[in-house]
Amino acid sequence: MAIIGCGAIGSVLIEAIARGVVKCKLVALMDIASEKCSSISSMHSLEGVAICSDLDCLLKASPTLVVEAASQEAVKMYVPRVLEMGIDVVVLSVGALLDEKLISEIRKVMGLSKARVYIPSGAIAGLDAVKALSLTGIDRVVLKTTKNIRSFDRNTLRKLGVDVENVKTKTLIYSGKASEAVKLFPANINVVAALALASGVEPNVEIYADPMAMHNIHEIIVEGKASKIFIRVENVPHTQNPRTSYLAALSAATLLKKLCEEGVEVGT
Ligand SMILES: NC(=O)C1=CN([C@@H]2O[C@H](COP(=O)(O)OP(=O)(O)OC[C@H]3O[C@@H](n4cnc5c(N)ncnc54)[C@H](OP(=O)(O)O)[C@@H]3O)[C@@H](O)[C@H]2O)C=CC1
Ligand SMILES: O=C([O-])CC(=O)C(=O)O
Repeated sequence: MAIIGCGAIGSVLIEAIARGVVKCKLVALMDIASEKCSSISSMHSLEGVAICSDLDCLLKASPTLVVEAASQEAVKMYVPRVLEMGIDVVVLSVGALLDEKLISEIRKVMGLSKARVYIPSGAIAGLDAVKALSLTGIDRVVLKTTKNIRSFDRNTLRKLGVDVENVKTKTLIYSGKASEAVKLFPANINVVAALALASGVEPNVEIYADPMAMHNIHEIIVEGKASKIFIRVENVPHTQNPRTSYLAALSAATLLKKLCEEGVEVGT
């Protein structure tokens, strides 16, 4: 397998593979700044792993699975081409898949190459139940996300009219539809795209900035014919990138275990 993005999530995956916690064979690492990959690679004494700054280099290493842990831009730039080669992809920057043009291109390519896209639950829980509920129809999906104000891009906050210096308590900074939210906050709210794809319904999103918040909190309400589901996760932020929850990296590592290892599968 190969990983695009040697940041917070990529580092956790590389360490899990290096320690044998995840038994995937790593053949290539890629990042805009490839030195990030080489330093993690030497930290874990990885041998025979190609260090790349472009997709041609990564593909030359012949991975059978590619993990995108970089950005929504990276999904647009690389994922269709990787799938076209018949290589399966794990996507973390799921927000990109709410773009109608991109998702139809990806579906078309997948139809031809038979390669698959895998989306981990990431920083949320309960997608198994949401998927099950979607079989009988879901009426409403809501996601309320709270993060420390430092986790949000200051320019975006200013554009939304948030008086950044004077936010002293938990404040609603955005309310709207998932497809707009993932564009405005590409590094904060990918989870809503996973929720949208699992439910088949476009969620309503509320985003709160809280200067006192110590956790990344996601509260989800899903109302369907068979159940009303309430989910709340309070995630410890990743030390390397506090916008990202540590759980998101653990979820990706768990998906890799399922894809690379044999065993009993629990959960749907
Ligand atoms: N699905 C989910 O539940 C979650 C998804 N995410 C998303 O997962 C992705 C990875 O998260 P995280 O590891 O925290 O992010 P980081 O910013 O810590 O790491 C991403 C790395 O990928 C690099 N990168 C970005 N774009 C490209 C590109 N086009 N080509 C090559 N390298 C690129 C970045 O470089 P540079 O720093 O120079 O931009 C950075 O080194 C993000 O999009 C994040 O929003 C995060 C948390 C939860
Ligand atoms: O990690 C999180 O809590 C959520 C996140 O950044 C995302 O979905 O992009």
